[in-house]
Order: sequence, then structure tokens, then C-alpha cells
Amino acid sequence: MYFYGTTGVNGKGNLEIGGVDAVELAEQFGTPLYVYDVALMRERARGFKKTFDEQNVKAQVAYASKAFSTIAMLQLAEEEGLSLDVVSGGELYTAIRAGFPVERIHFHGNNKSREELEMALEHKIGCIVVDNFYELELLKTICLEKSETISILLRVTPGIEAHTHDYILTGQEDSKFGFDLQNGQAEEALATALRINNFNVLGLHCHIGSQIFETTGFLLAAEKIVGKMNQWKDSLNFEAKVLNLGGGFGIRYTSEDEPLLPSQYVSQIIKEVKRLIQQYSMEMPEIWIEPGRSLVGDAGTTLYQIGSSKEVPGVRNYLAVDGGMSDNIRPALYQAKYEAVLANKPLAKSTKKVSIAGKCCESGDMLIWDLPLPETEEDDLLAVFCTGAYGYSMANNYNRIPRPAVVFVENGKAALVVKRETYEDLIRLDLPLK
Ligand SMILES: Cc1ncc(COP(=O)(O)O)c(C=O)c1O
Ligand SMILES: N[C@@H](CCCC[NH3+])C(=O)O
Repeated sequence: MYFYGTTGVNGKGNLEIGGVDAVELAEQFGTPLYVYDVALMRERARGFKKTFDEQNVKAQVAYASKAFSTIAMLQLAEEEGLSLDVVSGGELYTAIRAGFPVERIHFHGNNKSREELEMALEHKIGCIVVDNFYELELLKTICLEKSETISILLRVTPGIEAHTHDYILTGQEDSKFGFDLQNGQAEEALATALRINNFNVLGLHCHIGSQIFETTGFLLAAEKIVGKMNQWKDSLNFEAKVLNLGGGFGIRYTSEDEPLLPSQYVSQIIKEVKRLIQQYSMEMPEIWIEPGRSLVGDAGTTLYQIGSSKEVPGVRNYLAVDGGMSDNIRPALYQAKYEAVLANKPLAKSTKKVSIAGKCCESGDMLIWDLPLPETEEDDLLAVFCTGAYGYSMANNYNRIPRPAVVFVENGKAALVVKRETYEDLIRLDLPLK
């Protein structure tokens, strides 16, 4: 079994994360429970930042908070010197309430509302990543009304097909995001933005997709964008100060995945950007990146209590847990795969294959197909690894299932950072018929 970060097996033969016994965590905080290995999140953050620092490249590593946005998480990101990418008023609000330095917040999104843009201006955030012509006009109008100026990046779609699941591809030509780089829209948008005195145009942004294992896509995107930047130096008298290559760095969910280390992604990106700017005799721009999954994904483990089982002779054995698509919708949405062990006997030899079902009223509510496991008994706990990204953040209340609690573990200590929802929370916003 491959264990991540501080995860291992303790003297009692139980799974241990951050020096804390997983069985004790389940007893203390209940299940399902999201457990985060804080040391591993710090290690990942430092892995991205260190390479830029070592090579003296001006950079911002912005945590894409959509992967897991809570007050404690954003405070950890701030402690590690990260910047922050938010994509909605709600994510921005969480950042403000976490006390995140506003100048390091970047606001994304393909349909930001007037209220969201006003909120961003009011809080004087670092920059807005403008996605489309509608937003360019709306932001201009608001800036003029309020006599405000704002730094912006333009999001472009470079026409790169990254090798990943279709639903998490974003850099290809046929995408809802950004100004197309090839067909002249990006140039038109830039020319328009440069005419607006209230905008400080910092540079260009792209994001080619998610869960990407090679650097080729990032390097190609850099090549296409820097090539255009070179043209726009002459045609628009514009020199970009920032090249933002987005996030999407892959992580290891199962033995089928072979990601690079943060330092490997970063050093190859730096090398390529340096080569390009030398080729075009340009000034080195700041390089910004936006990792989400790769900062928090493999640091998260979900603990479940095992419940009912069903044997379909000759076909499959089902084993149900006390959560499911309500706390991890990724298997249903992307056929995502995970590995898991029994937290109270992680080293026991597997004797069978079982398929892990959730408790939602939906046949597609399956967490893992054909998982090798030892014999299971009542009170066994299942630990599903690598659930730290897009687990809690995409959790929902389908079937009115309360969302689980979140615990951070580090150096033998556990801290509750999100309380478990209660039934009362579920009806908090409901109003009676009369
Ligand atoms: C603009 C942008 N930046 C960053 C990310 C983070 O992606 P990931 O979590 O795959 O690193 C996303 C999500 O895919 C995104 O849309
Ligand atoms: N939510 C997705 C990825 C999309 C990220 C946002 N562009 C996932 O769970 O993998």
C-alpha cells in the first residue's frame, strides 16, 4: 500500500495521519470525516514556491481555493505565503473572513455578476482575471461609476488539448472560458482593455485543464502566449508583466497515476519561459501559477463507517459506507478512482474484492469499484485516500445528508476546522408553507 505524507501505521496497528490515530479521530469526531495532513499541504506549497525562489524568478503561487475553501485552509495558505484564486463572491467572502491579504487575491470566473465585481473593487483585491467581452464592459462601467482603478489579467484559451477527462478540460478552442488566442479575440480584448484608463493590464492568463501529468501542455501554452506577447509588443505597444499558466498539476489517486513533483513542473515551465523570452528579446515576466488539487488533494483522507453489505452471487459484492456522493461526487461525475484501506487494520491481507457503495438513493452512488479488502466486520472503518481536493468543496446535501466535519492533523494534534452539519442546519433556510 502506498501511503502519502505522514500517513502510516502506528503501534496499535491502526492507520495514523499527522501522528494521530485514525480510529481515535473517528471516535472523537464521528464519520464520515475529512482528515487533512497539514504537514503534507505545507510540503506541497513549499515545493511549488521553492523552485521559483531558487531560480530567482518573480512569481506568485496562487492556491485555487475552489479545491477546498474554508477559513482554516485559507489561513494555512496565507501562512505558507501563497496567493489566492477565487471564482465567486462566496469564495471571496471566505477569503476576506479568513483575513487573507487582499492584494494577493485574484478573482476568476466566466460570469461574474455586477455585485461580485463591486465586492472585488470594494475590497481592493490584487487583480481580476477578465474572461469575456461582457465582463470587460461591465467592469469598465463599474470602475467609471466608482472612479476606481483595478489591475487585470486577460484569460485566453490557447487551443491546447490537455490529456485529461473531457469535463475538466478548459484550454481547448471549444471552451466556455476565455478569449480565443488564435481567432483574434484575445488581441481585440487586449486592445480594448488598453484603451480603458481605469485598467492596469498586467498580462495574460490561461488554464489548460486539470489532473495533467506531463509538462508538454503547459510548455505549449507558454509558447503560444509568449509568441503573441511578442507580436503585441509592436502592434499594441504592450509588454506583459505577468504570465499566468493556471493550475491543473496532476496528483496520484491510484497506482495508475504518475505525477511529477511540484518542483519538476515548475522548473520545466521556468526553463521554457526563459528560452522564449530570450528568443524574442523580451523582459522576463512574473510567472504565476494556480495549483488547487496538487496542494490539498493527497493530503485528504475520508474516514467512513462500514455498514450494510450485499452479495450478488457470481457478479459482485457491495459494501456500503455512511457517506457517498454527498461527500465525494467525483466518482459519479468523472469516473474518478480511489484507493482505500480499513483504518483499523490497514495491513491486513486482502481476501476479496468489494465495491464500495454510498448511502444515497442513486445507483450511481459508488465510491470505489472492485477494491481489494480483507474480511470486514461491524465497526470497521474505511479510509479513502486522496480526497482532499474537490471533496468537501463539491459536497452536497442530497437526500438531506449533513456534510461531514473536517479535521486538520499535525504533529500528533487534531483540530476541528469545520463542524459537522446538523439536521437543524439542513432546515435552517426553510420557511413554512404559511
Ligand atoms: C482558472 C483555474 N485555475 C486553477 C484551477 C485549479 O486546478 P487544479 O485543482 O487542477 O490545480 C482551476 C480548476 O481547474 C481553474 O479553472
Ligand atoms: N472539480 C474538478 C475539476 C475542475 C476544476 C475547476 N476548473 C475535479 O474534481 O477534478
